[in-house]
Amino acid sequence: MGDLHTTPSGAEPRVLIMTAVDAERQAVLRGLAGDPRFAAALAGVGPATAAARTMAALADGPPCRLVVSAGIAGGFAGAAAVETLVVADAVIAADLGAETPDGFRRVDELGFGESLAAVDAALAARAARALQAAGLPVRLGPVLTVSTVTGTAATAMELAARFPGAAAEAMEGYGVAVAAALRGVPVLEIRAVSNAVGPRDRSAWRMKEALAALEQAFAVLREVL
Ligand SMILES: O=C(O)c1cccc(C(=O)CC[C@H]2O[C@@H](n3cnc4c(=O)[nH]cnc43)[C@H](O)[C@@H]2O)c1
Repeated sequence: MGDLHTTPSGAEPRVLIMTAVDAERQAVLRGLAGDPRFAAALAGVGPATAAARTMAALADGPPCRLVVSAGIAGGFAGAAAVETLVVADAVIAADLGAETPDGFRRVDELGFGESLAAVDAALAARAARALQAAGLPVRLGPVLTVSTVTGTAATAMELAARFPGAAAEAMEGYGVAVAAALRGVPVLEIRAVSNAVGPRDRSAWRMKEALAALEQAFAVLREVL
């Protein structure tokens, strides 16, 4: 996996940052300004490829002390507006489960898995405080992992009701977190909101602004993580 890592390895275990696509990785690397304590690798889009690539990076690369799932995300109305940074205090596989006549049931309710992936809660809170102290808009809250980007108000409302307090949705966090947990490495998820969760409206996306927010976030976080 050496070609995925763009910062040289040091003697100390590094922080590995997994982004779905290269535009996100480049934003993170700009923020990190060449700091050799960090590496950034591509996870691909979606939880399955994110889990597989995180596992490969952890197995084949130098030792890591922390894995961060990072990138852009959709923000839930009233919780995280566009350009807000969201630090996950929980990572939830929001569409992993079953439809039943009584509605959606999470995989843990069904008794054959875990919907919730643990994050390093103390470090997440510290990261959110540091971003806030730097004057950046930040929210500490649950980040949902979905395999399908929400595209209607009805689905957005259903998810918000199913997971009260959800701040954002993205597509990789749960996969990254499962792989990190299997290797015994703590995990964080940090997102910059590029769009609202809800009706599909590509003209409303603020990709450039979200990537700039991601860069600013990692310029702060390199002193914290
Ligand atoms: O075509 C669409 O309507 C559409 C709407 C929002 C995002 C996409 C993407 O293909 C981006 C997926 C990519 O970015 C993360 N992301 C960003 N916004 C969201 C979102 O609202 N819901 C889920 N994921 C989002 C995600 O982690 C992927 O890496 C297309």
